[in-house]
Amino acid sequence: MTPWLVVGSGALGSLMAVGLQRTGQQVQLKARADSAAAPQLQIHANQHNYEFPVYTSWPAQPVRVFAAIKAYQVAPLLNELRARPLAPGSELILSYNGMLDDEASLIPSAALHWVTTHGAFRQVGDNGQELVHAGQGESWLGWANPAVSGAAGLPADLLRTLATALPPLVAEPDMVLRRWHKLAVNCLINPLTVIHQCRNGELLNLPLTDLMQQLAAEISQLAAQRGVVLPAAGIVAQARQVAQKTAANWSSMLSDVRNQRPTEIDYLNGFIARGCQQAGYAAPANEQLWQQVKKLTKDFSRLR
Ligand SMILES: NC(=O)C1=CN([C@@H]2O[C@H](COP(=O)(O)OP(=O)(O)OC[C@H]3O[C@@H](n4cnc5c(N)ncnc54)[C@H](OP(=O)(O)O)[C@@H]3O)[C@@H](O)[C@H]2O)C=CC1
Ligand SMILES: CC(C)(CO)C(=O)C(=O)O
Repeated sequence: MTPWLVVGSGALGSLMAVGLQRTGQQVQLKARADSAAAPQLQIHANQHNYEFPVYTSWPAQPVRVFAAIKAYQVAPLLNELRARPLAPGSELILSYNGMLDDEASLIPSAALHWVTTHGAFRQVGDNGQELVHAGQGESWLGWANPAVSGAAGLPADLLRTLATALPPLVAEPDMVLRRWHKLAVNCLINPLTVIHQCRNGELLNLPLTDLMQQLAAEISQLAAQRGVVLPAAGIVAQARQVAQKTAANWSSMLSDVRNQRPTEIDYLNGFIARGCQQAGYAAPANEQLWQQVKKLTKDFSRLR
């Protein structure tokens, strides 16, 4: 059995690590090389303690790497892996909100993306690090590279293992489209919850229809320019549906702001605004939200 190596001990990484260990997989955690990480980490979840060995270096043997990290942590991780490639036969699964400008050159062609609507967060409790699985959702797994998308089947054992650890999981033949949908929803919800300091559901009671339509039109235009069909009306409808389904949630961006952590705004509305500008047209609504959130968070340094 190929062991799993979960990068970090963040919310989604811990959720997957616990699910994998609970279902009989061998799971290790990967801390940063320069960190003073203890050799073991205990995660408390669902009234159980789960214990994981922690490594600061990459193994020489094949591993299944699961990296659910912030968008601004993707390039540093991939640079680390370029300097110290994984052993042949390894797999790399990436999961992050938003998109990077240079994904085509940055993401290894054999990497997979995992997209999820599960919600999780970490807190320090009486039992040390506690994981809270705050919202049951579903997930999709697919090839990151659009040239591979749909063409090659996903490794059946990988799908089965992830689906058992954290169900339900769908094999996604068009991960590019799936990620554009998620990007669009996050662009319409996350910055607005920061600006209005509200839960996702409260957005539905604010007079935001015109703004959401304009944001969606700009996203739709850039998607079309990149060969992705994403009608603006569908984006607004989907964002409203997600806001309704997650009405009681604080968005990840608002949580980041409240914890004085950097946000992923550069990879959401910032990605849209820059992309539109490069394509020769303006995206004033996305540009405005990008700058507004950046201004609010300008003192929060990126830890990495
Ligand atoms: N949490 C949720 O419910 C959801 C999150 N998402 C998205 O998924 C992504 C991950 O979210 P989440 O799990 O909440 O994020 P977290 O910040 O909780 O987890 C990321 C973890 O990865 C660690 N890390 C990053 N880079 C490295 C590295 N090179 N080596 C070792 N450890 C590393 C971080 O360490 P450190 O803390 O030291 O930086 C942190 O522990 C984000 O893009 C988020 O927007 C999407 C849907 C739901
Ligand atoms: C879907 C949504 C908006 C749920 O809170 C989310 O993905 C986030 O907060 O980042």
